[in-house]
Amino acid sequence: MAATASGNVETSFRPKIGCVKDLAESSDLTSIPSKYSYYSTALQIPTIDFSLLNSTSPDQRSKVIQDLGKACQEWGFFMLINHGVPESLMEGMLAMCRDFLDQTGGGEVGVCWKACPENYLKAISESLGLEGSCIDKAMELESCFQILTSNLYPPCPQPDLAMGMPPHSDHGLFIQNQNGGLQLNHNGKWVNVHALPNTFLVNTGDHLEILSNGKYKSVLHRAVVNNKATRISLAVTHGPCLDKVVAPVAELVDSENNPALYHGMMYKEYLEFQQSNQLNGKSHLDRIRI
Ligand SMILES: O=C(O)CCC(=O)C(=O)O
Ligand SMILES: [Fe+2]
Repeated sequence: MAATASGNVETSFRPKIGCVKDLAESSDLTSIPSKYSYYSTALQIPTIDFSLLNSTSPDQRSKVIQDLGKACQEWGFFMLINHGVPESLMEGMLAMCRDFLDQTGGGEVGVCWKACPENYLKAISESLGLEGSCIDKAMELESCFQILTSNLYPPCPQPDLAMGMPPHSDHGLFIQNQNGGLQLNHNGKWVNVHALPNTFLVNTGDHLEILSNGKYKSVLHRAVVNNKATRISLAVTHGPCLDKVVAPVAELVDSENNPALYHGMMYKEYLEFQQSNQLNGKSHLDRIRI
């Protein structure tokens, strides 16, 4: 039983939690309403079955292309399963990076890993309603430039006070990346990404945002640290050759209904600008936004 503010009516009631102060003062606070949380814990990131892109059933193929487009548009992120890369190769890459980082104490490995994921890019083109070869042609991907980055995050005694990698988006077309600790921003909230074994995590990078004239947005992501174990992640960005100017694909631009949202920019300049600046959200995209 409790008294109302005027004190002359006694009723039994639970205080209605209306503001943060009420919330903080309620004695049985064990969890907070989702609107106050910067995290979303229950969300499942989309999964794309890569093997279905080779399906002989046109319905199955067009369904997976539709799912791919939806994942790029709504999340900018998905988990690729049945991708056909042997698990032993993926483990070998991780082991190689671990050795390298152990010997050098950290840093970036710059290797050109010429494995153009043509099938994937064909599907992305089709999901935008374009001809399969469109992105490949626009980016001249036969002379592509891939960068593999290996990140090492040692255990941190105060993980809540530190950040492994601040929020940013990636250049190039996508990144592949393993292990827990990665978070992505979905509708303004941070979502923990848990990769299933033998899967790739793929995200839409800035260049897909530019090429698609903003239809697919590059996704903000960051890496958090833990106080238990060293974590290694591998990221691959896939871009055109260095002197290619990346601009919205002509087929997706028309001056009346869909004016170009970005100026073209040479890939090399984009990389230099990104590398010379602290990672800071998507600020590097603002430079070329019209
Ligand atoms: O370590 C991670 O999970 C994120 C790495 C990353 O975002 C990057 O290398 O661009
Ligand atoms: Fe990244």
